[in-house]
Amino acid sequence: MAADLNAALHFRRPAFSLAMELTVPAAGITALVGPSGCGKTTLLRLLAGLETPEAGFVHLGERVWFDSARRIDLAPRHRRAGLLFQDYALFPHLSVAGNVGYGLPRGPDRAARIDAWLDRLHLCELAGRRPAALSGGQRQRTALARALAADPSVLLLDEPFSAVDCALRQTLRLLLRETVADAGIPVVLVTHDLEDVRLVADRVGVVVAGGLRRFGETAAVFADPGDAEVARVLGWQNILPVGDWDGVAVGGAWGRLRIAAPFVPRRPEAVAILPDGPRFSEDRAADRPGDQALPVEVARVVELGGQRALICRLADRSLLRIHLAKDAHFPAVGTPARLVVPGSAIVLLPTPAEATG
Ligand SMILES: Nc1ncnc2c1ncn2[C@@H]1O[C@H](COP(=O)(O)OP(=O)(O)OP(=O)(O)O)[C@@H](O)[C@H]1O
Repeated sequence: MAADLNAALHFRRPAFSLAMELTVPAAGITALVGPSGCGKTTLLRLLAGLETPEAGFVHLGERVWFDSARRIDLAPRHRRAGLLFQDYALFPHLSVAGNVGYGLPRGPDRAARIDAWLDRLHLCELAGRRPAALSGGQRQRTALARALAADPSVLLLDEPFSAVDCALRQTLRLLLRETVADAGIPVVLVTHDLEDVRLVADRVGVVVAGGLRRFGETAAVFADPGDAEVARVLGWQNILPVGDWDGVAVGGAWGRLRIAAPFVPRRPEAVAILPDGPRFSEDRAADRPGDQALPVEVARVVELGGQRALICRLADRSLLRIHLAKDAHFPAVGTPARLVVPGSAIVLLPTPAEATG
């Protein structure tokens, strides 16, 4: 039966500590993102049993892999986590088929199982080659086939697509989705690429400084990051620091915006302007209720197929990116302009303590 992975981990190194609780469902793909050094790889190593936490537990369904209180600590080989790290760690002296079959027990169906995985990951023609004679993408597929052939209890993927070009990345994402969709095991994908997350992951966790700051269904987390740091990790743009705040408006050297909510009881850490809502208009009479105006200067216009991106300079010279439809009015580069921001495009980002509370 499909078993979820549940963990509570406390781990300390001299210059780094990790404390988090995490549930990885046995369905779909769970992505983990976060700034470099925040502890993503360490988390995978703790789950696999390659590092030992000071306290906490790791359960796969009913099975206890680690429990500090009960002094249980299963060795990595008994956890049977399928690991795929950036360097793939293929055995250089073994062929592709030898690598794929490495973890399989001897038996009558061994060769058939290897063939099935070679076929599934389009590796049949490369079966006899050594890793040194493979491209990055072929190595990646070999490593994925090896991890899956061993019938892992969970799959832990650390930047598996980092060594391949854009086109191949796209193919591998689809392949990963297809391959693990019906595996029915918890799958964790650590990545720096937000496209990986959007296209592949059912849910995403955002790790900041050794803690799980945000976790949820992918689209929901992207739409509501909760705080400025998570918003930045998730690629949000136009995040402006809040210097002044009086409960009804936020401001800084960049300008000032009234808040649509009647009263905000605590100073937000930052305010984000969503790029798709604002428009340019000098006609104050055309403003709608909730509209706010910011003085800007257009710094650059970038054509984006069906849309246009305008990079605007605010009063403090910081930059704001706005997306406009092709037929929308926009001022010439270098001219001062009035940017109308609807209330719906203004998102307050609270401080992390409030965001997680
Ligand atoms: N073997 C080690 N000994 C001591 N400190 C380490 C070791 N490995 C990692 N660290 C430190 O632990 C912290 C977390 O590292 P980790 O590799 O888990 O981060 P990460 O989020 O995976 O980073 P990246 O995205 O850059 O791969 C970092 O501060 C790192 O410098």
